[in-house]
Amino acid sequence: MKKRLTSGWISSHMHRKIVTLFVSSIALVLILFCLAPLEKRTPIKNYHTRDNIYPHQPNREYLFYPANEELDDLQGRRFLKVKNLRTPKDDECQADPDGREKRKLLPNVIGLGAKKCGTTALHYYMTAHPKVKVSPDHEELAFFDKKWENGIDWYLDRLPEVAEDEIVFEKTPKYFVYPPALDRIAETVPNAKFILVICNPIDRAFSDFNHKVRKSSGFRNFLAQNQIQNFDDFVMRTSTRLRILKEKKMTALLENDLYNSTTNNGHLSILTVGFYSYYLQKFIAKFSRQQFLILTGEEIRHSPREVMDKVQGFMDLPRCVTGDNFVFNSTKGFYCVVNYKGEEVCLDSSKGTSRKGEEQKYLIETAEELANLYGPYNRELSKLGINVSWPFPTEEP
Ligand SMILES: Nc1ncnc2c1ncn2[C@@H]1O[C@H](COP(=O)(O)OS(=O)(=O)O)[C@@H](OP(=O)(O)O)[C@H]1O
Repeated sequence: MKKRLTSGWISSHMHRKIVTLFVSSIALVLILFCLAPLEKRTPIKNYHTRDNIYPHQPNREYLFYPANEELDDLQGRRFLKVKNLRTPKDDECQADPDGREKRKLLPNVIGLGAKKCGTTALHYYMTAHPKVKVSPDHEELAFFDKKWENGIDWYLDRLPEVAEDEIVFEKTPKYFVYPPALDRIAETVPNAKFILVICNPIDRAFSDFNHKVRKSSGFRNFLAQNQIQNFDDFVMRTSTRLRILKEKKMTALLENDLYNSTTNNGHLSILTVGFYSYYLQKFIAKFSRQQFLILTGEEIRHSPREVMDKVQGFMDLPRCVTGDNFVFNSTKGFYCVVNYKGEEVCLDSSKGTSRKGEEQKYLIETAEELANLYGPYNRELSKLGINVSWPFPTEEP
């Protein structure tokens, strides 16, 4: 009897506990459900087409109506005619007046790359314009590549607040070559505009090689283990391997194996980033041609005024940055830029290392090998309507 009473008491006590637990969990779920809308969540799809319409929203009506063939010009040559540029009104080129309403916005202009082609110089030239705003310290935010999992609010937190006539610009050179970045950008900011800088792929590879030697102990170990002394050795070991790859294998390499730590192929990107037409074709297929401005590293280095005319025209901004903003620094061997606050900004000593001076820094055989590697990709570039001045064989082999 006692036993039965006890067990009866235990089970009714347990029963009450279970019911209480059940009811409180339901209540908790309901409370969380009611509170959920209070938490601020930024929608990730089609960001610029929802509440974030922007005066400089790309693809709005053009201020000047270019002829159709001009619209097709990926290199922005139409903006070299001053009549196609916007003359600034009154104080449009002054520093931003205080007290204006500002808000966070995802970039409406994205710098895609390519790495080591002068993307940082362009970034500084652009911020000489009072209407172009970037992340603090000009940081590459890498959101669409390695920081994607952090979420869109993480990205917004690191971007500047802007007034209604200002542009948000962010550049991360890996966006151009890291396969998932393209779909992520298309999903998030399908109406963004893109600025791509390409440069002689041989010089680019040389610059990238030296950069990796300076910055990466892993790369230095790789060179030591493989008894690779310099860029010439590196090219002779790797370029011929790449040149014999059939299309399927090359695609597997560019889409997966470069990023797969088990294949240990990461160093090949020193050469493959220069396959510009491969990457550009994928971007152009996802967006419209009018969303792109393609500049060359050579014009960034030698003709900054023309570059900024193209950039300001492309972004439909008043022409605040002119030739007067650029000062050639003969010690550095590069242009420095005077921004709208009157400060002269030169890039630090990590930039302007391999291209300083005109002397050849690698063997002629190395240049020939790389000309063969890049020849087919350069021919594709010209089929896309992009003219460059790099000396490459033009005939099919
Ligand atoms: N105005 C000015 N000042 C300094 N450097 C200039 C400038 N214009 C172009 N360059 C060239 O830019 C090269 C670096 O390219 P990136 O900025 O794209 O490199 S990075 O991808 O951000 O690391 C850098 O390459 P290296 O010469 O190999 O250092 C420069 O040659």
